[in-house]
Amino acid sequence: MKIKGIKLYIISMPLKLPFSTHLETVSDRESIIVEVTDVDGVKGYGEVVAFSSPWYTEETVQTCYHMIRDFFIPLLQKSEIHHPSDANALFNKLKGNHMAKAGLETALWDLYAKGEGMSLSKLLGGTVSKIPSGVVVGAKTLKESIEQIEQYLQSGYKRVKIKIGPENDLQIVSEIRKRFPDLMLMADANSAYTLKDINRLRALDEYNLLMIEQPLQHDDIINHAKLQSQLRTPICLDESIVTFDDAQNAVELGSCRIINIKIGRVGGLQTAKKIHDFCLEKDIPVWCGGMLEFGVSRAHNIALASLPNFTIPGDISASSRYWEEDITLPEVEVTDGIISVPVGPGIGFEINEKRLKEVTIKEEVFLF
Ligand SMILES: O=C(O)CCC(=O)c1ccccc1C(=O)O
Ligand SMILES: [Mg+2]
Repeated sequence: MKIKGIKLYIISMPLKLPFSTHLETVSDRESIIVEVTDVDGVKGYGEVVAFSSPWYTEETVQTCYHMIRDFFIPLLQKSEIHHPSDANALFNKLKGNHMAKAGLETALWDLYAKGEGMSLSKLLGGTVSKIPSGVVVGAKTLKESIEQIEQYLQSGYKRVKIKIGPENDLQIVSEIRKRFPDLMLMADANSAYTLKDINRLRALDEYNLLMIEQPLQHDDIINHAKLQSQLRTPICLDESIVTFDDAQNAVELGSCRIINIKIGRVGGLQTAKKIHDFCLEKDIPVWCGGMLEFGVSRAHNIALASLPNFTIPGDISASSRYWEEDITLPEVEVTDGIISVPVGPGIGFEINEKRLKEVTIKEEVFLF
């Protein structure tokens, strides 16, 4: 791959509605858009999904900017890569910093696919042309949650995820179940519980949840296995699965029956695909998680979610779920709860240059 230059854009946009978990409320979203240009003038795009502060993982927009600018771009400048899968080994000479690595690595995948005149979905081995879409409710009160669920169901979303914690779990889950008895419903705890809460969590077994996501500590695998053995509801791990080895260990120990794959959390598409392939072999369904992201990351998620073991609707909602106007053309659209996988080259979405310019607060160019 003959890279001519890389441009980084830090962008900032308000969310339509604030998004709350028990850890943090996000109202404004900053991200880094990575644009890699090759000697033929082809441009590949990636997005860094870290938040402004380290509440979900330890990375931030600023740590990612530093890592990409001062380490990963210089590594790429010094090395020759022939395929985007070489980037993973190259970047892994340096520890951690998965979201920074993924921002750059995903741009290389887009660039390579475009160079081959192939969709990213096809390049990754995607097998479906339509994917069912789920939505996450991040409202602060039960009343708002119910109103939002009603709206989302009307617009066709196939699956709803709510955020829970020990202070409100049984109340919200039972109320929502009463109103929506057949809803494909799941709950994400973002580590709000400990093993001491086992009875509370067992009580949730009554509500036919599709899964409980990340009930225990963000880096735990052992206690989740103890908990899963006591629960009928499948546990899904999100924060705990940061590497391929984590996925292998969790499956081997029985710490979960489902895995949420986020490209940024695991350090890029290469590892995301490797975890997918392993889970397919082990009969562990996977789905694609979300990071309140812009269209570029949504597009990468769509390509990934077209792989065969993404059998559960993920957190890939429409651009309009979060943004007045997204940075891609077209925006990501959900029709009757379904997203069409683009067939055009690469991610299959163009950049809305005017919108990108409007929301850019800093940009920097690196020539090769
Ligand atoms: O709609 C989305 O983008 C996903 C929302 C979501 O649940 C989430 C958002 C930010 C950080 C972590 C999570 C999560 O899956 O835990
Ligand atoms: Mg989660």
